[in-house]
Amino acid sequence: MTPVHNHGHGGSCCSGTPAPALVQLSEAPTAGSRLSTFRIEAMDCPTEQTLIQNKLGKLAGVQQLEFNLINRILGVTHDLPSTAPIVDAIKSLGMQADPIEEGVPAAEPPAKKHWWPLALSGVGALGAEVLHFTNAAPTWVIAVVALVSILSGGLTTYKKGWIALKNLNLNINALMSIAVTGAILIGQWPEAAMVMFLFTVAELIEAKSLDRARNAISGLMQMTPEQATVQQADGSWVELEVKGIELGAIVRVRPGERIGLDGEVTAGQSTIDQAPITGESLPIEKTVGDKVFAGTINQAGSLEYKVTAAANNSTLARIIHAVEQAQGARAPTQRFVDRFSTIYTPAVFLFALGVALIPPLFMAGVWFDWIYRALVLLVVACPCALVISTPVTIVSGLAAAARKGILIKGGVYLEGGYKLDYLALDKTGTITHGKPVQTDYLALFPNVEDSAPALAASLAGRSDHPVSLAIANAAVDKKLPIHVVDNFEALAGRGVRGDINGETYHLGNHRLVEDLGLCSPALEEKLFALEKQGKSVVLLLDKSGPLALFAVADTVKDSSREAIQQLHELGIKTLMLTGDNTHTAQAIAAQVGIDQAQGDLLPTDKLQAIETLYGQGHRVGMVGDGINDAPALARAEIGFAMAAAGTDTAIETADVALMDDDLRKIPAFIRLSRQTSSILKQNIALALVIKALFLTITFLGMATMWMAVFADMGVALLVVFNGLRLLRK
Ligand SMILES: Nc1ncnc2c1ncn2[C@@H]1O[C@H](COP(=O)(O)OP(=O)(O)OP(=O)(O)O)[C@@H](O)[C@H]1O
Ligand SMILES: [Cu+]
Repeated sequence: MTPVHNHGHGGSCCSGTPAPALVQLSEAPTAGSRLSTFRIEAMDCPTEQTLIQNKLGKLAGVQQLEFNLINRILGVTHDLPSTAPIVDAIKSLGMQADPIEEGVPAAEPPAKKHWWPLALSGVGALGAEVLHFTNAAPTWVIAVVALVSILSGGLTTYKKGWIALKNLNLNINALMSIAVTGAILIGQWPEAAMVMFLFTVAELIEAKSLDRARNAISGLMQMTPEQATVQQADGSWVELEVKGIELGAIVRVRPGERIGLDGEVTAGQSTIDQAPITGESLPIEKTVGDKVFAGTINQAGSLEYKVTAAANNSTLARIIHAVEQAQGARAPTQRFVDRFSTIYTPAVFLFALGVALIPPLFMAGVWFDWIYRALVLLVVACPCALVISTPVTIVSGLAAAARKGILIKGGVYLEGGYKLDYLALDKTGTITHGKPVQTDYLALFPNVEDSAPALAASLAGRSDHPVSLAIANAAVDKKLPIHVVDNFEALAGRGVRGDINGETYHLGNHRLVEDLGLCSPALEEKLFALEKQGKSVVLLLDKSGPLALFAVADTVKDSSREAIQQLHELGIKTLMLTGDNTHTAQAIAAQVGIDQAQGDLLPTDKLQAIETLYGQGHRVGMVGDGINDAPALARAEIGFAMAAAGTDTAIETADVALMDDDLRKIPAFIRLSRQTSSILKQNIALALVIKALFLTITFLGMATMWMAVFADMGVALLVVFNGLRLLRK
């Protein structure tokens, strides 16, 4: 799916709730089912979702609906021979459904609406109001002026309201239409016009604000250049459209140019500002073999790189896609609000009906007064502010995070992050750089002194575990010979095994030596001494026992220390979980100030550690990078993946993906989550309090209809702007 650019539109009051909720209808999908997707420009609001859901739900052969209101896309799972009945059904609701075919770019959005009907509506409403106050014209003139105003500004509202009513649906358009019509019927012409005009204006401002939140994400995509310079078969360089460039092509980047595609540097050297991906604008050195990302900015040097991903599959494209998906998922508060408003709106409607009928009928009330109050109630009844406040806040928060290089995979995590009180961290690559170097070598017998390093390096060379890499690299530096290894095997959490010249060797940690039953107190003494210095120790063994000992040391990232401190300031406890030995774990934990450390953990032990914390009533997040963390990451309430930009799976699988390896992004996430949740609460409280206040005033007969519209629109705009504040964080 390509990102969709949204343009101004006259959405309804409640436009923009991102709600892709998957709706399972009574029929279950069968083997012959297929999925058809449609773009429906007019569908951007839960109001329309309800309409469509009710209509298509009655259509035989339709099994499942998937709504993505943010992008105005509807997915229908069905077994109909053609999509015509679906298109027709949607048409009967006054909306147009355009089938989307894979790979075909979205149709141009409809031309912008003219502004003059709205202006005319405003002038008319004001004119009617003035004429009425000054008694300058007879009633019929005022009526005509008001009518012109209502028709030029509110025809769309009337149309939508009528369709909703026909489908027995009480949405804001229906409420507004009833209120305005009611006002006309009791002769309140100027007010009817003013109400319709103010409502239309409020809608417009709202729609524009929502577009801003939506576009914050798709705007990222515009950071990739349209063209790139590609090498041809004859060695010449040609400017080509980025979209058509194939995998493996060689692209040249000039100083100061933006990178067009993801790739791997094949020549040259430069520094790159990766802020569009990682949110970190400190330039990163790039040279042959390093990865470059579409959308990032090359600085002084020149580079050539080999394309590793098509334009629509670049890291940036996948980030944007992930954020759009996240915007589509309903956050918990939103579900609450949706449920609330399905009860609230009809309840207020019934209440209004009661207010209009009961006092005049049974308590000698004046018909005019009470109908008027009932109409004002209808205006107040609009749950828009409430419905709109949540999505706009979440969408803004997700966008703000993405710009910081924090990819949040759903509003749930953004909303829930503030609840975390414990963070479990993996050691290698998360707290440390994950690039250990060999620091010590000790032969346990004089006769293996010379042969052991080459044997160890031969085994290590077959593994990409950081500890193995360190040993292999040390051998490369010393130009040691490498042996052929047969029957190589990696032993998770322990080390590796393989045959060299017919002899079986093991290279691994203390646990491995224990498992093989080859340990001794004398050996442990040597091990512990090194481990207490924060080094990881592995041993080379043949079948008779340990031959030599290698220690490697990893360095702690400066940013980790700061991140831990920030987490503690936020009141979050930290716990290090590592497969490495306990002594090393504790030494490293002490260096960065982590509260607790547990070592010698297998992947299942890490999972168990998370369970234990849950058992104590904690809300636990986990951050890791390796596969050995996968079960624990999945079990944690929020699983954070590090350095996601370079790894393909992390973006897809983690709950929250940090685009680089800077742990400080986690406290940043927590802070953003806290702000989001407090804005959500502010907005709901604001909306409810003002509504309650207004209901009271109205009931007491002190409110006029356009005060009601002002209040309603005021709250709606207030909550929208409050939500948009997150974009600036
Ligand atoms: N392929 C390997 N080569 C060498 N040593 C290994 C290998 N696999 C595991 N080990 C040893 O086992 C220990 C635990 O490994 P494991 O992969 O479970 O955790 P880790 O990656 O070191 O630490 P963390 O859990 O913090 O990521 C390592 O510290 C290392 O001593
Ligand atoms: Cu031992």
